[in-house]
Amino acid sequence: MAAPLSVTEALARVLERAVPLPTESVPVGDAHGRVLAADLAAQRTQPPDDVSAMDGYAVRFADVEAPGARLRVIGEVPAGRPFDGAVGQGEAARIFTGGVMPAGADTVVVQENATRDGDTVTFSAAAGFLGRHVRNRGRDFSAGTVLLREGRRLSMRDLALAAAMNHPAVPVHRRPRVGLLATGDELVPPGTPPGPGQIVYSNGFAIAALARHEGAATIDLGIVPDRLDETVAAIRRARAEGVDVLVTTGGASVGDYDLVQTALASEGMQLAFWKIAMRPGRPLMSGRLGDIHVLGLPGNPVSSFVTAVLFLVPLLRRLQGRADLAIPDEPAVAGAAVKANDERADFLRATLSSDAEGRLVATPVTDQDSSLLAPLGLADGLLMRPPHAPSVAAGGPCRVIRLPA
Ligand SMILES: Nc1nc2c(c(=O)[nH]1)N[C@H]1C(S)=C(S)[C@@H](COP(=O)(O)OP(=O)(O)OC[C@H]3O[C@@H](n4cnc5c(N)ncnc54)[C@H](O)[C@@H]3O)O[C@H]1N2
Ligand code: MOO
Repeated sequence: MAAPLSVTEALARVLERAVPLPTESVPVGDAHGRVLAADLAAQRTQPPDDVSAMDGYAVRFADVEAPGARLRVIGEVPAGRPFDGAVGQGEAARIFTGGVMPAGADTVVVQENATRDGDTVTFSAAAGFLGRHVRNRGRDFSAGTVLLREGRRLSMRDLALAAAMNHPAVPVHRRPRVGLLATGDELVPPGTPPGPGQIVYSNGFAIAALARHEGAATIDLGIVPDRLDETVAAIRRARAEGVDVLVTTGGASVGDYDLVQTALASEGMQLAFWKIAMRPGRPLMSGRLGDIHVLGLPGNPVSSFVTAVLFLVPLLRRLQGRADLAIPDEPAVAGAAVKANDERADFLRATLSSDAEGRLVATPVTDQDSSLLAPLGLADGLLMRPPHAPSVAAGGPCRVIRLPA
């Protein structure tokens, strides 16, 4: 039997045929977290003119170099209402923050340093320097400059910037539609009293939240019992819903009631792989059902979440045109000794803290069983253990992935 795929090879297979989804135009106010499908250039220059940064008086610097200057006020310049005239020698214009600097004026004196008496103003202090309190045209950005690049996931601040560049809508990749299908006779939804041997359905809540956090829309395909006909019917529902990604949980292993792969194969899925050299998550399955990317996650709650972090997240990012596919790993020190690893890459649930030197410390939780949600809840990260990694003493180097909150 061929050796199971490594995590890296498996991820490459999952991503193999994934291409960014088509582009749509979305109002800028709705585009938070969406991924740009084209470079975005400024449609205008900001600020469009030299403007005042303060409430005060627009003056000629030469007139106010010394304290005590007395000038004649010839007009008023609120923001949005430029002044037609020009400020000559010995003259000032009353100006407000954002007001366009009138011709002739080159400096602003703040009103706190001014005493107004009818048409004259006297300044108690010198202006400081030429151009004081003036924001020059184009100081923020100039028309034509690309400020947001294709592939960028738009932050809140990016929305303000895109709007300032005068884009009422932005081109983004369509959100992936992720169908979530849980399998298992033993599962009942939260709030239902479980019958004998039954447990409460849980892992899909974390996976759905993770998918939405990554920009996907989720479709709940429900919980199906371990029966071929019902599993097939749910797969058909997924197709009818037009999902881009079908995520199944449970029924992925080798037991008599693990029917997910059989049901998918009967519907025409082309299997890419099943089983990888990883812990937790060995029975991970990947394939294609027509255009649908299928990820069969193991049922154990920790296994399903960890495989979703490592495989679903990059797939969703690729479908949205992102360049940064994987959640990056970073250096840390082990908070406790870690034993040598076997042939499966291990992802230990770990709490993260920092030591006196400011180093990130990853301390594995005591019980690493893949069914345990309580320790998963305590963990902030995954301490990565490559296949055959040697033991690490407490304080020794390791690498971690931060889990999304
Ligand atoms: N003989 C073998 N048995 C098992 C193997 C193996 O290689 N040989 N692999 C083990 C590993 S590793 C894993 S992981 C599990 C994965 O099995 P399945 O994907 O078939 O998952 P199930 O059997 O359906 O469920 C496992 C466990 O998780 C609970 N579960 C399932 N779905 C949910 C859910 N949505 N919410 C909460 N809990 C869920 C389920 O009740 C089971 O307890 O197989 C091992 N066995
Ligand atoms: O691979 Mo299983 O996920 O170890 O429990």
